[in-house]
Amino acid sequence: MTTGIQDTKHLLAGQDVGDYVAACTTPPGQAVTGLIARAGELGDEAGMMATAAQATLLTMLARLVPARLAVDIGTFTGLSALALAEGVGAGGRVVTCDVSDRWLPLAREHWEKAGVADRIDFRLGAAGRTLAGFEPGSVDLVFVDADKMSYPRYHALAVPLLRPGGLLVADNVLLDGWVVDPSRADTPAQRRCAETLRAFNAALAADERLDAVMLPLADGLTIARKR
Ligand SMILES: C[S@@+](CC[C@H](N)C(=O)[O-])C[C@H]1O[C@@H](n2cnc3c(N)ncnc32)[C@H](O)[C@@H]1O
Repeated sequence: MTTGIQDTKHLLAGQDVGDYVAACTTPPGQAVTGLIARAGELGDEAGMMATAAQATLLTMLARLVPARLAVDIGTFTGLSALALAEGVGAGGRVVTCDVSDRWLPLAREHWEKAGVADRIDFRLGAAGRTLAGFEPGSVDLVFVDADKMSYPRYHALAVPLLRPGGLLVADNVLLDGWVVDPSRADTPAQRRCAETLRAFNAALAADERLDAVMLPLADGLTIARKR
């Protein structure tokens, strides 16, 4: 959404700035850095993982809300679930879901090492089914980091579940910058993803139930607070 107010600050992009941002962010604890190192050995697939700075931010957001129940959409190797579990603290709960349990043993190993495995409830299956299992207003934080084409659906399903003051946090909202001009995407599938995320970003910014801020952190992260 454009407000007509010009933003006069420049966005500094590039790997050197990204590295500097990471260097000036409190590193996550040993459990998270250990998982990042192990999952980093997976090769190309490791690129799906959240970054260390995002993990620090997720833990901080869960503490600030404060969240007792967080829902993590897209488990992969369990990094976001681990960061959220550290944030919800003892007695808190993270429900995390994925259509694959291929990386679950790796995730569990690190959840256990961190002493938070008993706070994390993994559900195998599509996120829509997991989201449908919560009462309206019962969830403190939803982190969306799964199939990009479903982001509009996750928006529709997640907002009613959040209590006032709860957060909807969405990753990859810049999609390599292609959201600015989806026609620049390399493939038709990526173009459709970029168009979908562009529509999702606009819908979040225009959603009167939310206050949303998009941060150019990693591949773009939006934090939206329910009014
Ligand atoms: C980007 S990765 C998640 C990264 C993870 N949040 C982290 O912090 O490292 C996306 C994950 O979403 C999962 N996924 C894809 N479609 C899904 C769906 N419909 N429901 C739930 N998970 C899905 C994929 O299997 C993949 O593991």
